[in-house]
Amino acid sequence: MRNGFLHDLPKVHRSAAVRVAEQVAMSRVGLDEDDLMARAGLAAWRLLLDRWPEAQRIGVVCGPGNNGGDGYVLAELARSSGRHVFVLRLGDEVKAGAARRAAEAYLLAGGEAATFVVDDGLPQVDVWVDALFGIGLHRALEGAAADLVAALDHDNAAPILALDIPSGVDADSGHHDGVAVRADVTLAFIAGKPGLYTGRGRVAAGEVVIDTLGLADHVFDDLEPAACIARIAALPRWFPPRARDAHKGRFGHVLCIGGDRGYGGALALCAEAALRTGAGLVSAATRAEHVPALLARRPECMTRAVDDASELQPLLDAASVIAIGPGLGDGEWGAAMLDAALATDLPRVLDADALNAIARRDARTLGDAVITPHPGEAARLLGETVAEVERDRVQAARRLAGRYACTVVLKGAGSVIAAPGEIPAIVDAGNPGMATGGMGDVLTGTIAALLAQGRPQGLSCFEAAVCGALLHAAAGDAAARDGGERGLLPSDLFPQLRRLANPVARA
Ligand SMILES: NC(=O)C1=CN([C@@H]2O[C@H](COP(=O)(O)OP(=O)(O)OC[C@H]3O[C@@H](n4cnc5c(N)ncnc54)[C@H](O)[C@@H]3O)[C@@H](O)[C@H]2O)[C@@H](O)CC1
Ligand SMILES: Nc1ncnc2c1ncn2[C@@H]1O[C@H](COP(=O)(O)OP(=O)(O)O)[C@@H](O)[C@H]1O
Ligand SMILES: [K+]
Repeated sequence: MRNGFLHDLPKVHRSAAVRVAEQVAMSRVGLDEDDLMARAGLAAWRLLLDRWPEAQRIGVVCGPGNNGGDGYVLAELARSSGRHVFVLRLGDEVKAGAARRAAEAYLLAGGEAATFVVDDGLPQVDVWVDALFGIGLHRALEGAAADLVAALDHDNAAPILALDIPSGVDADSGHHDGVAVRADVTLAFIAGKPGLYTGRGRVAAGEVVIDTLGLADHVFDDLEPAACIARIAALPRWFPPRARDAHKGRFGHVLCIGGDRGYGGALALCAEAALRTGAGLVSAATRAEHVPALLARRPECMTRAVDDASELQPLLDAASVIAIGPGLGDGEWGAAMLDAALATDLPRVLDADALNAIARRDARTLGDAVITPHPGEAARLLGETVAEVERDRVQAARRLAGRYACTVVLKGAGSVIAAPGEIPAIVDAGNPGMATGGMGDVLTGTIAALLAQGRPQGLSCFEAAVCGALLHAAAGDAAARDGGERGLLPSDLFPQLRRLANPVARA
């Protein structure tokens, strides 16, 4: 796997890799299970003190495995510091080994614990610690565990700190079937897990904090990461200042194709995004009736009426990158435009109706392409249900990348970018204010512009897709901070895209 200039993004690991890393640490450094559990419990207690310094009443829900063991360690630290601590456990016996020793130490020291009974409800506390299940959970919660999680959801106003992973969430995929702890903060041990960053797991985890428990990076040396995480901190590095002698010919020519009758706005958003993220030239090919509106809104965009594919050809000849799909429609006009675009060997970003057309045709050779499906489009492209796509978003993105031999941006909470031979990336930015029509059109134009500017220096489709998806999500966050999520418009992103795509000016 190669990740080009993205190589230094932080990595996350599946639970099996974390278990191998634990074994490597234990055999090489001479640590044992109790040492790691002690470190995990202490790290969690310190984080709790940092976030909720005033908390006097601390509730800890402890499961039967080592996640529960971490909870007992924290409970004892909190108890011996003078807090009022209350452990609620499930009926199951605590597993032998470090977890049982931690539970016994807490009880022997005089710690309070009770078995959860659904009719008794939950005691009033200032903070709950979720130590029910961690990476050992591989099936849906049921019985008392499910009742306890439901009670934490419905009968509790106190904040929740989850240990390692919110209980009920699958650490590798982020999937849960509706019964999972919804944490305010999750402290992940040893390494981040992909399920904390995408789909339902992202929502359940809240803020994610990672504590390596003192294990050095080399314990992961021989392990393939599940994904890397793209965060806003990376943006300044990816957008260095422009050379002082630059000219527009260096920054590519994006041709945006789409906007069948009734859908002109989608193409306008795509083209303006390409301009605001730095393309040297931007053209738009659309239906004749949209031309005046597009020109009035953005005279910088070279907007042409195109009725048939022969009129598109000179525009294709002049372009360096194609963005096709926004408002393309599902009629003959759109199909002819798509045929003409796919007949070139230009790098391309395919979205929306272009993807639906590809799904219908079962086309497999998309060339040097980025596709940007939302889960519904991804399901059509894979011939699967949306639920199957959402069950494991990283794997679904990988399946798409394999099937169409191109770069994929699977959109949604925690967008996933995958490409053949690359470690997938998950975007750790974005917000539900972005769930509004036209937001994807802005993403299409953004990625096309980055692809255009990277060449000929060599920004790959994968790199442009990761940078573009992060830039777009971060611009959405900045726009939401400035006025809220509800009512956020795709065009609100334009000033933010421009600001974030420019490095901080040096004094
Ligand atoms: N192994 C180690 O050295 C370390 C482990 N740590 C903690 O240990 C956790 C993993 O511990 P475990 O492997 O014991 O696994 P868990 O504590 O996550 O859960 C495993 C236990 O729960 C039961 N179980 C799983 N799914 C269930 C379900 N749906 N309903 C009811 N019971 C279910 C299993 O049979 C088993 O008894 C990590 O997430 C982390 O919190 C940390 O202490 C750091 C060090
Ligand atoms: N809950 C969310 N959290 C983060 N990003 C989101 C969320 N909902 C939507 N988005 C982002 O907003 C964009 C929506 O794109 P899309 O569904 O194609 O909309 P449209 O087709 O209307 O333009 C995507 O980039 C997606 O990742
Ligand atoms: K947990």
